[in-house]
Amino acid sequence: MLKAVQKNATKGDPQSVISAIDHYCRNKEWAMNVGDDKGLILDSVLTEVNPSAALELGTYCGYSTVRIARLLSPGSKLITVEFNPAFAAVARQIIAYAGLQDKVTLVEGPSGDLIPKLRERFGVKSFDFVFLDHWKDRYLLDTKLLEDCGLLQKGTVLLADNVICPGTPEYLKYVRSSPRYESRYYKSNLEYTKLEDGLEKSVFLG
Ligand SMILES: Cc1cc(C(=O)N2CCN(C)CC2)sc1-c1cc(O)c2nc[nH]c(=O)c2c1
Ligand SMILES: [Mg+2]
Repeated sequence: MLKAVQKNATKGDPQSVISAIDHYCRNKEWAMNVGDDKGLILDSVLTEVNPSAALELGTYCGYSTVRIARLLSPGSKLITVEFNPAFAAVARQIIAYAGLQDKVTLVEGPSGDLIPKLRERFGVKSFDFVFLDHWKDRYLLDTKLLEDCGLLQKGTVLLADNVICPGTPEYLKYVRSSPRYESRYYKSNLEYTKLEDGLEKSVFLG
């Protein structure tokens, strides 16, 4: 994937990086990027929220990191958390190739350990936007952790990938039944396939 970006994308042009990855994953080798279909929903929710402090759980190779960072207003920041060092190494290069390294802080390690440290380490008060795309069994745990750490504020938008495939039933049940969230499902398809998947947008009500 990184070679495809270096070969086919233009340095400093995030859209060309996104297109190069989508073309590669559609035609050469499937990979678990949010992809171009769900990516358009991510773009529209992001543009609507226009966050000054955004958090991504699950960087993988940086595709959605680039999608998010390219739409941030000047001065806004994205913190992205990745557990796997090999993924993080590729992501750093892809984010840099897109020219977005000044807007993005990539933190390596388990989300459960890092979330309680985000405030003291990066001076973040709370997040306006959180993209959950790491591991289905961590969505609910990490959402509750974000609540308990006071990192969500009234109006914070959580956007969760893969709520159908691979599926996050516990998380869905929680955000759809809790009085503290206003939740909505955006039907789409699993990246680069015809299988159903979708994004769940949940607004924290405080
Ligand atoms: C690894 C994987 C395999 C999937 C699948 O159903 N497949 C059938 C169809 N073929 C083509 C691909 C493979 S879906 C999926 C996946 C997709 C994401 O967006 C993920 N995002 C974050 N974290 C994940 O663990 C994550 C896993
Ligand atoms: Mg995903």
